[in-house]
Amino acid sequence: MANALPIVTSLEGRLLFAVPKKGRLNQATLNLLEGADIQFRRENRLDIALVKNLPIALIFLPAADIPTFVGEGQVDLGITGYDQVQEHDAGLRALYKARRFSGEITPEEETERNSKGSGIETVLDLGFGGCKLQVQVPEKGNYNSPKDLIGKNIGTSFVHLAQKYFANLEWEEEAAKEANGAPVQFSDKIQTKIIELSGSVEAACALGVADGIIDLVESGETMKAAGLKPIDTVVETTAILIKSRNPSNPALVDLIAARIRGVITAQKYVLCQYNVERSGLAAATKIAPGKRAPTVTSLEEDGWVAVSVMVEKKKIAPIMDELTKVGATDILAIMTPVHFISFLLSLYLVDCRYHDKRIQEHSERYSRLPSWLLPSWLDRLLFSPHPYGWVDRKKKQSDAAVAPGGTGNGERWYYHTKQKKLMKMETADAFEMQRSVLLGLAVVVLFAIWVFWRLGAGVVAWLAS
Ligand SMILES: Nc1ncnc2c1ncn2[C@@H]1O[C@H](COP(=O)(O)OP(=O)(O)OP(=O)(O)O)[C@@H](O)[C@H]1O
Ligand SMILES: O=P(O)(O)OC[C@H]1O[C@H](OP(=O)(O)OP(=O)(O)O)[C@H](O)[C@@H]1O
Repeated sequence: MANALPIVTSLEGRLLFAVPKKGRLNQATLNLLEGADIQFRRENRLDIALVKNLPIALIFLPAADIPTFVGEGQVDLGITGYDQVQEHDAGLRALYKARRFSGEITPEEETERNSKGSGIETVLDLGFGGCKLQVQVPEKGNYNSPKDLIGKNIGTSFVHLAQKYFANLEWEEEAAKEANGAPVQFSDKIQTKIIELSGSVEAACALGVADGIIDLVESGETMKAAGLKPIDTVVETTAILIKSRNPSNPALVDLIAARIRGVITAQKYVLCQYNVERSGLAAATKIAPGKRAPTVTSLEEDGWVAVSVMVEKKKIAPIMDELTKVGATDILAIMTPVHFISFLLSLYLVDCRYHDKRIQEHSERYSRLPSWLLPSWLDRLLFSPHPYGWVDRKKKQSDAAVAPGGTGNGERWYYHTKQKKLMKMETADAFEMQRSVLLGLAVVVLFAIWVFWRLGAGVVAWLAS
């Protein structure tokens, strides 16, 4: 490695951890790493970052490539979508099958390789990036069931899962025909044509490239805007933490998994505290049994106990109602006016942070001067550009170019779905930032009290003199 880049040589002895370099899973993954106190600084355009406080190196890769690197053992850990792992798996099986057909390997060798799997082990479901890989067809068309698509053209980025899906479907069709005594033609080659597309898959039907598509659906807005409807689900997915079969440092893998698990729990649960008469304790703990068990402590008042219990954030409101019904009092789910104000303040700060990031990454330069004369930060300061300005301008320019589904151009659907995601993400970040903001507020309040006290003391002294 005499001529190797310094960053590459410094990878030695470090656990390699692959994270999505862009796309839907990128920001949530970075938030998770921050929560797990994995500290790093990523140099501009460099896809490797050394972690400062642990012997780890982060490798920024496209989500779709992460299963390959982890499966082959070049990288120890990774975060990607379950759908990507399934696609990788289906790809490997297709490869072994092709090798068996070409005589490169025997049927026994194919079975053995398939049983070994892809070398990837799932460590943890991370809970974000949830969506479904669905078969979609035009809303106003002749296709109503997946079987109607046999022999047709299917556009997708998930070619291996699509091939597997239609191979099964075609096999089922032939088996049903055989059972009815009709002539059948079982074949290893599928009749349905799978067309590989790398993005904006929804446009394929309207443009006549495909009869149906297989693509990811979360809110369903992109699908609806493109005039499509779902007719089946191929895979349900969320982001997962994966590891290679033989990681270089298993103890460190366990440490990271434990930290990430902790961050997820903290994001998902809220501590609920209440007082209840001992006679009502059984009913109350039945309503909120906690993650493991509630903590119960006796109160000074005879016959009363205080209970602390972890409750899923999304269920807290109905649980509080139920607890009141069984006689629980002084219920506290930590959402006092101070918490509310600190949440609004956090949301404002998070929005400012993202707004600045959007301007940096998604606005055009306004000045015609070269960047060495007028750096981009000065350009932003002088001209205060708006992010995504090109979306509206492009729409005006291309009113004639009506998008599939007739609801605007492609960039526009993309922009709107992204905006909604952004709002959700900002709210989640605001909840995370809230504790620091609360601390900041407490410091400001203490400082204000001190200032008033000093002023008051000064005024009293002046009046007395
Ligand atoms: N709409 C969505 N909502 C939630 N998760 C999604 C959504 N779309 C994709 N994902 C998840 O994020 C993973 C990466 O998808 P994404 O489209 O962001 O990839 P990418 O690396 O940016 O690739 P591309 O260049 O194709 O956009 C998917 O495999 C899936 O697990
Ligand atoms: O159901 P929805 O919430 O509308 O999300 C679905 C869309 O999100 C993903 O694409 P993405 O926006 O990541 O861009 P891409 O089409 O370039 O992959 C996916 O491929 C769909 O197009």
